[in-house]
Amino acid sequence: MTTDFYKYHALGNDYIVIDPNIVNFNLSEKAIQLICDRNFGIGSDGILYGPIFTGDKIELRIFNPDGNEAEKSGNGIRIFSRYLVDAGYIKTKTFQLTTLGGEVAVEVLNPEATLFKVDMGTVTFESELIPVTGSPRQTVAIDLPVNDLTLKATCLSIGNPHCVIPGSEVSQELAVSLGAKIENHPLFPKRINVQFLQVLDRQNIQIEIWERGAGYTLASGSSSCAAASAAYKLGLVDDRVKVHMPGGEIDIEIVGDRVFMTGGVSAVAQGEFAKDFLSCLNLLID
Ligand SMILES: N[C@@H](CCC[C@H](N)C(=O)O)C(=O)O
Repeated sequence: MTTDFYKYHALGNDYIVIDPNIVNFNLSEKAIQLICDRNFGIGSDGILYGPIFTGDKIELRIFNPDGNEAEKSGNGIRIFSRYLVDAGYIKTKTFQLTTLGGEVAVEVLNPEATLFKVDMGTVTFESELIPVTGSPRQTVAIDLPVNDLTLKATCLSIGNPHCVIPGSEVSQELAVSLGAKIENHPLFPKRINVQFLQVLDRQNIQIEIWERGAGYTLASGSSSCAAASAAYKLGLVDDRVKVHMPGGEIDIEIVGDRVFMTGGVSAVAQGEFAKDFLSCLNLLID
């Protein structure tokens, strides 16, 4: 049996790894949608395409299940790091990866390679860099009109864009009812990932997530970084925060404007595309 794909999850946020050094696959938007489809495909919250070796860099491309490319993914980076170790590409404890959203530094924390710490890079609250439309400003506690509500949102980029909405309680229902409206709000020309945030105490927060291009997910690494950074900026938490999500927990450490994320990864399966599926995929490749 040949292996065409690998599947992993990080706290229930699942990704398929496709390695261009094994299968030379043209990932059209429609092919990505089909692979990620939970009924007609394998099913996942996204595709990690790599490693792509350019000079001494290891590049990772990240695709959302709607077929669009994302700049960064925290869970995706940890999962891809685990794949690099599993596949024998990486034998060191530390290494760098290049994403569209910038360089990240990874540390493998245990011999089984199930726990990773990632320097996710720097956070910015500047509207032009996220991007958020309107006059250049810091997007901290800005008004966000949605339906007949005016929410208070703190928006930021950690390579990919996020909108954090603090509240006294969070729930899946809240994320599902408002997520798509906020993701596609006219304030956000590149759309946005959305986190509903409840501060539990100065070291613990709970979030519910609506991901750009993916919808409701059980966990998200970059969302954890974003929610912790927003809560820190608003003075609601300390610089070390445990982020609780329906799928599990991620630890965040804020050092100046840099954010460090620690969390686990689990392997699920590896497999071969069936002939029927491959012919469907081939029809979708331009
Ligand atoms: N699940 C991810 C985020 C994936 C990308 C995101 N949907 C986007 O479009 O920016 C994570 O763990 O960070």
